[in-house]
Amino acid sequence: MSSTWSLPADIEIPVRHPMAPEPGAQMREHWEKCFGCGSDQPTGLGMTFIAGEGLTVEAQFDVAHRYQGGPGVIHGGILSTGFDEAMGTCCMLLANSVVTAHLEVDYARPIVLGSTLKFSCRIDGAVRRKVYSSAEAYVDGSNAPVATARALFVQIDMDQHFKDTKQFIDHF
Ligand SMILES: CCCCCCCCCCCCCCCC(=O)SCCNC(=O)CCNC(=O)[C@H](O)C(C)(C)COP(=O)(O)OP(=O)(O)OC[C@H]1O[C@@H](n2cnc3c(N)ncnc32)[C@H](O)[C@@H]1OP(=O)(O)O
Repeated sequence: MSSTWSLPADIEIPVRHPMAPEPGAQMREHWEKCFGCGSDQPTGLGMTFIAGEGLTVEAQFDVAHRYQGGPGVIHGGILSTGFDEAMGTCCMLLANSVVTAHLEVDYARPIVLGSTLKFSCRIDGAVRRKVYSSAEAYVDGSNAPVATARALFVQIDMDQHFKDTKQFIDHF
């Protein structure tokens, strides 16, 4: 796998928020209608998350047949959605609201329908409002990652960012 991704020279390791879930505890969905994590989104991925040590999170979802791209294998966009959601949730360890600014994925192996796809994510560092994350995805029975990803998230003011779409909170 190859990438031109590099972390900035002035990157710092942020502090895990004292109110973040304990290592081993489940992390909550950020929005119940979210395609990635929402419990009120029947067509979504239904991802679940466990806080790890430090600035790490483990996540997973089952690769349902409706996520098919090529015959019998996951659609690449679904896999990148899983990375996006998993790494974004990892940023919640800082107790900040973030959105994805940049996401890149290296696809190493086809992922068969019916697999449980697991993600190991971490925060690599932060600069001002920017939070850098990386992750690997695995399927059961394989020690080698089936895909890897890197992403930049940017902290936002929720009220400002969603000021034009607030009606979706009451009328989905
Ligand atoms: C679904 C939402 C849930 C939200 C609730 C939160 C809950 C917690 C998260 C839970 C997990 C979520 C997981 C799913 C997350 C999504 O899928 S979010 C949906 C997809 N993303 C979007 O829609 C974002 C669209 N983009 C934007 O709104 C704006 O471009 C941004 C990203 C907010 C940045 O705009 P801005 O606030 O005006 O800030 P700006 O000054 O342009 O950039 C800030 C810094 O970032 C850098 N930057 C910005 N974009 C880039 C880029 N593409 N490449 C490199 N650098 C960049 C700038 O250069 C600047 O750097 P410095 O000057 O500090 O060195």
